[in-house]
Amino acid sequence: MEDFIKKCPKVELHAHLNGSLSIETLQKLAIIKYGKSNSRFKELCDDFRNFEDHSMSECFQKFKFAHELTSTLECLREATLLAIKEFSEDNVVYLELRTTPKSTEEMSKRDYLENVLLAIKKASEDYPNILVKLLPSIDRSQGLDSAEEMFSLVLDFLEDDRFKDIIKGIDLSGNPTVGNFGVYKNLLVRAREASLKLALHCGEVENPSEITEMIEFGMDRCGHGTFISGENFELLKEKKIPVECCLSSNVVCGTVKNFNEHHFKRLLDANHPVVICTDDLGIFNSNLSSELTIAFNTFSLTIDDLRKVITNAVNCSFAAEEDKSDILKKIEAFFI
Ligand SMILES: CNc1ncnc2c1ncn2[C@@H]1O[C@H](COP(=O)(O)O)[C@@H](O)[C@H]1O
Ligand SMILES: [Zn+2]
Repeated sequence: MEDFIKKCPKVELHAHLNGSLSIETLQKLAIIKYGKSNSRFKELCDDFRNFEDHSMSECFQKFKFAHELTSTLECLREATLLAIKEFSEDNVVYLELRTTPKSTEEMSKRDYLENVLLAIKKASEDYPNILVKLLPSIDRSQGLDSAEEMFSLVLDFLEDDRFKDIIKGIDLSGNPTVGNFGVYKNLLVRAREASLKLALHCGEVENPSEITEMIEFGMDRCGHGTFISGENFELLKEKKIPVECCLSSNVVCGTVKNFNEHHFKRLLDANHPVVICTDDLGIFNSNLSSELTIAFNTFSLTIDDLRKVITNAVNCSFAAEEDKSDILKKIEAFFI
């Protein structure tokens, strides 16, 4: 089955750029940045792979490693290209990447966003089998000023003919135990008015009042949705908000005890639009094929279920209608 899933054309809707850098990619970046790799790098890799207390904070510590290696423009462009290459090698035919623009000694946030967009354009030539879109992220732990700065860059790039078709929406992410949603509402309203879609991390940790506030506000897709229950779950269903489930991410971060208890099955059984995503394949040492294989095996899915989950992903993607129908054709042809 693993082989069948690997060959299947797939759609990835929830992938953070810096979390999607495999160990091999990080190693290549380390060589570009520091010259030859050394034994310290191996230690860092071992550290990176080991999870001791399965907590959200441990997971967030690990991003620092990737961020250090994407702090130059050359490394950032290369990281973006390599991430896309690896998704393409896994037969992902449509990818929505998300990332929070950062400023470093070598670049401004504008440089960051522009260079990620340039790398996505380059990837369309180097890896023509995968169509890539970008959802710039608000990091909820960084506060409103930082989000406003990012949003004004996004508005500028939406006016730029080179990039306007690449940016499809806004992601709200970042450590869910820090910051609060309400602060970003007004900005998100303006994003909607600019025709951007909203993919919001919601209910990754237990916070019922924030979950209610977010679902009432509305979103085009919900990231994780782990702790959405009771009336909030009913409201989610009523509003038919698709949920992006990230199995390994939730189990490794300790928000779901084990794969068997993952809410993915509850959503699938409720016939709710649900998709499987990787979140941070570098951090969780997985890829989309392995996440789908975990879902298939854990929940004894049928081929029809698999087809449904992958088709759901196309339908709730932020792709243009004609791109959606091209992708659906590829998937249909595979399942015949
Ligand atoms: C594990 N669950 C998660 N929950 C919330 N936010 C997450 C996340 N995983 C990743 N991110 C967000 O994505 C950033 C890394 O990619 P970029 O530097 O933006 O490319 C993290 O710093 C965090 O803000
Ligand atoms: Zn995420």
